[in-house]
Amino acid sequence: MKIIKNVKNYIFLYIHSFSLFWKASRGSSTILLFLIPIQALAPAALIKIAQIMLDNLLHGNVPNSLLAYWGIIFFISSAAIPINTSLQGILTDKLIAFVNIELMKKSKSINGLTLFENPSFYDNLQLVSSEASWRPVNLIVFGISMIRELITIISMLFLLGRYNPWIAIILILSIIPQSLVSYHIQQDSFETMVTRSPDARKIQYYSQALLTAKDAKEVRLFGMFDFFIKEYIKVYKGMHFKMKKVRLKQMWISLVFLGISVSLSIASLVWMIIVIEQGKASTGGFLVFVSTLTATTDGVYSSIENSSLLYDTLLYMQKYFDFMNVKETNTYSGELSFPSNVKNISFDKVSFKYPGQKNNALTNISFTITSGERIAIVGENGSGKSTLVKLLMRFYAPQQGTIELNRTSITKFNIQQYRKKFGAVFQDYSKFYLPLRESIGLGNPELMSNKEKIINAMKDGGFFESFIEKGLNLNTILGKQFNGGIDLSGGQWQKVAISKSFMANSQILILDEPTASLDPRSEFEIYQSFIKLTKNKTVFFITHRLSAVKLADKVLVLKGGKINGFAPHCELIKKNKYYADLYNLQAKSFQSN
Ligand SMILES: Nc1ncnc2c1ncn2[C@@H]1O[C@H](COP(=O)(O)OP(=O)(O)OP(=O)(O)O)[C@@H](O)[C@H]1O
Repeated sequence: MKIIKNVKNYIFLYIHSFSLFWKASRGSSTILLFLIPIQALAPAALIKIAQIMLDNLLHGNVPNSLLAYWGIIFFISSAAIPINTSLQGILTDKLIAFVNIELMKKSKSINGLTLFENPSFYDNLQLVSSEASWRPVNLIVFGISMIRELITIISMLFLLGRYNPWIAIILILSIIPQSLVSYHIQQDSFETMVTRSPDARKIQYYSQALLTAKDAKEVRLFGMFDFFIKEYIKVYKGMHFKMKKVRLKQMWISLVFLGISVSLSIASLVWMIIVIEQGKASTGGFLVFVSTLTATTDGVYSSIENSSLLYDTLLYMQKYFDFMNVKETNTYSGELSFPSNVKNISFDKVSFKYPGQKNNALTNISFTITSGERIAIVGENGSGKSTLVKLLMRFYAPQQGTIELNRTSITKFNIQQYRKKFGAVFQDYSKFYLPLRESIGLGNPELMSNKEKIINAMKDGGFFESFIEKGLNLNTILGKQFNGGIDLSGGQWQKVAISKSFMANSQILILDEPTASLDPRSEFEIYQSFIKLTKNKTVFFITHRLSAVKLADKVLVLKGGKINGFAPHCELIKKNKYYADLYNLQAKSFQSN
């Protein structure tokens, strides 16, 4: 039963995967499909014509028509080889691009971050994306050659069967156990590879730590080389041991089956010699028999090998299809259009726990703000500040309570429209290694070609001065990753991220420690910009610099994931001891500096 299920699954995956060829390139797929039977049937046709020619030769002349048939078939089947190779190459390129684009589109459809924090989903995603650049090659090469070989084998068995059907039947039967064993081993090796996926990521991380510019300073300063190399070898040995076992098993089993089928071939050859000695078959018949026997056994072997290698690829495709079918459990997107006026935003008894965590990151959070208010969120490390804004941006959904905008749950709004209304600078902002125009323009892709808008965003985000001083232009590539790129200081990168957030005409701005890497003058200037640019906008800014809280209309104080206070700064400083202590501690450290 399990075998039938596996075979059904194999065929289903095979057909499903083939549909991707069609989607990737209809032209190449059609020609390849047309070439398959030509190439597959040519060997049997050539052998059969050669037999007739030999029999004719022994009894007189070979008719010209036979020579012509042989020549034409030989020419077509030979010409099919380079055509096939080129088309397979073209189709491979298209399929790789198709698979990668589909993966990127799928990623676009995942709105939240919860799935990315599920270890098995993340491991699968890493496997699918890291192998997407070469797996489709195997799908094409093994997938196509397997069909071709199957047709060739059937045509050969048909020729063999005319001499002795039993030889054909025994040959077919000998394929079955070996195929099953091969598939089983291939599945084993794929599963070993999948289960070693976390290890594979680990060793990749170890080697990258020593090879990338990012960690180069610390690695050298603290002499981390021996540690990482030792860890690499330890994990690698564990992985290698499991894979080696699977590969050796595969080799021994193949050798045993090879022995059986070679013995079978020798036995059938002896039988044919006896038949000829008894005068029951012609010399031409002997040629056909020997050629078909070797072609069939060769075909059987390579088709078992190709189909089991294809199986490996189909198991990968299964992971690919699984990823493509993944659905988020939270319904992130509603139907409502975003309101033209944001009147208020409120959290009502919101509690949230990160996936797989024991404790709440936020508990029973309730507050309301009105449009145009500037809210500073303060609190010690780990108090839940970033989590609160991540919930507001709908990267996660709270397990309890609701977040509302204009008294409507934010889950009811269309997520794309909703997110467009937010501008944000994250604590761990992304550095995009792109030309400056794109790096900033990505804040509002529709305005990417608007030079004036980009220059203004740079002025507002405090990057314009560095832009002039460093002699940059809008086409300068940021980062050293690509040829001709230039690197920026931490503060300059942050200013690029801030400039990007000023590109969008967002109604709500979220700034998660926007000035952490900035010098005091830049910080002052950027806050000035915020005040100017965020008039009538609702702003949430997380800050550890309590001097900045004076810019806020209200301060939300978080402590251990709960609200400790929510009021204007001057009120809190008088009434909230925890806040006053935090503020005075920092004020003192400023004075002592
Ligand atoms: N992705 C995550 N998965 C699991 N736990 C997380 C995740 N992100 C944050 N946490 C935990 O949630 C709690 C709140 O984290 P959060 O980042 O919101 O704090 P924060 O106040 O912004 O801290 P900081 O001032 O250090 O930036 C912390 O205990 C943190 O360890």
